[in-house]
Amino acid sequence: MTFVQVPLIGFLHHANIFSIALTILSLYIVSLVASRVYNAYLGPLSRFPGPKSRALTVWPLARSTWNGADNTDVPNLHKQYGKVVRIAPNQLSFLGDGKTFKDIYGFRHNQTEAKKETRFYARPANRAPGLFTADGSTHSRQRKIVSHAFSDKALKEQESMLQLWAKKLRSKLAEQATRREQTDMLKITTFDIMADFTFAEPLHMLDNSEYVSWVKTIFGGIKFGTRLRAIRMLGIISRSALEKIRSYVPSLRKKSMQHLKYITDRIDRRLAKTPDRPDLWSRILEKGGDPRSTDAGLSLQEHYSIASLFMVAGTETTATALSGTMYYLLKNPEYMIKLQHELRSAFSSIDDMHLDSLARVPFLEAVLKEGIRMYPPVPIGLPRVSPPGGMTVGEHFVPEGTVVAVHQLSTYRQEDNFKHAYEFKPERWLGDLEFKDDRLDAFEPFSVGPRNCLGKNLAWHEMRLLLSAVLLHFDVELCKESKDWADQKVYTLWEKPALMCKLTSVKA
Ligand code: HEM
Repeated sequence: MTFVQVPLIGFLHHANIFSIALTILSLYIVSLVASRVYNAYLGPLSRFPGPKSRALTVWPLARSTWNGADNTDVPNLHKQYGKVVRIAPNQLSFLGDGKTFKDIYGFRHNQTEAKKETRFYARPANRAPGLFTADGSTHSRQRKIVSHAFSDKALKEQESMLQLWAKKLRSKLAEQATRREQTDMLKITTFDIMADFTFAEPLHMLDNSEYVSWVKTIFGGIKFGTRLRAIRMLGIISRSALEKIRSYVPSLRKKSMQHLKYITDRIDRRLAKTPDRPDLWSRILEKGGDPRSTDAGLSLQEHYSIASLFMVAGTETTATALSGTMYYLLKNPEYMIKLQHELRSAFSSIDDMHLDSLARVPFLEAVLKEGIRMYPPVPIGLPRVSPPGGMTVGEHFVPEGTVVAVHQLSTYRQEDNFKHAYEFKPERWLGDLEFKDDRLDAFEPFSVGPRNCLGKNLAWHEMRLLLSAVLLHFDVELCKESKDWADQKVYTLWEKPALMCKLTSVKA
């Protein structure tokens, strides 16, 4: 009797637990599906257009992010659905015009600003927030101190240094031109310049004509970080759990430690010396005081985070703008000839190229703006979260907690904003009547408001000088392997291959 009863009771007991678990799971799934469906069809964002698949789940957005397809998928959605698209259950993408940029990113008088969507931004390796990831009063304090390094006066002090780098680039290119070698040197130069400005020591990438492994690691990390973000979007695993997993993978832990050490060693060396000429850090120290003292405006850890940020935000972006502009000039030789003619008539050597005189060459300015419009260094939308009480973006009310962004590439590839949006037409920036209806105020590649690009003016000086120095001294030819160079994927930034060119020296 007992022999038969025990397994039967055990079986019934297990069956009960099993069916209870199944019921709970089914209820959970039903309520999840119901809330998704409600949110997609009746929730506060249901009045915004977009594919229902995206309103129901975040999977399509995660897939597009994982595949590096943000530069094709989001512009296509805007083409189909218009100025605002619901790209995920809780996320809206806007096309920029002067107003939407300001509404999302600008200062909001007597109202709370839309905060950065923190899950989007990678935390610095040492965990101390540095401008990008700092919030509220920490960000204002840091920005007040660091912006001192980017004032007109501070940048003017760097003029001769920038010219030295332009000359170095020129002689390196001249060697390669003599040997008829292919080259991608523009990109490398921006890294050397930033390291020189930040640590008062270059990376010697131009000298050795190659990337140092540290730079390769940083940019390999951006694709990896973008894919981690795609995984996090799904909500299956938390950010801290993913970070924990990362810290257990020895090769990733090693890379992260190497990166931190690279920065900390250089900043420690920089703080221990007084360079013979002021660099960007001189101005930061002047305003923020010695980080080792108790009343310092910036702690030592914050110095490390900010230096690390400079080496990412201030290098690849400028290099991207220069490479893109060069590519579109090479694809549109009539504009290349015109720009070379203007530069060669206005300047006879790099010594003549001063920051203010270069800023007065309208065609140079137009070419660079058009290069950035066609190939914006930050092509995606930088996410913000609608504040308590919600916010108005353009003519739309956006409920609180919604993630909003202006998608840069979609904005610049819109016929409503820019006539012949897919064509390189610098004359649109020079008042040409054919482009009189262009929305030039929709062009904000450096963003706007309290978190806009701090290095904007430095970037402009660098871009004008380096492009002009190359075109003054060389004729440039696009190599066959780079003819479709702009067909690239986007992992937060463009995944750009080398832009291979051949050069011929034209001036002694
Ligand atoms: C063509 C070149 C560049 C472009 C298109 C560009 C674009 C941007 C954009 C769109 C942002 C806003 C990021 C956000 O809201 O999350 C930003 C922020 C920033 N950029 Fe740039 N940038 C460029 C060059 C530079 C350079 C040369 C530096 C020099 C170090 C720099 C330093 C920074 C810093 C420090 C921030 C953070 C500002 C803050 O949060 O207060 N950028 N940049």
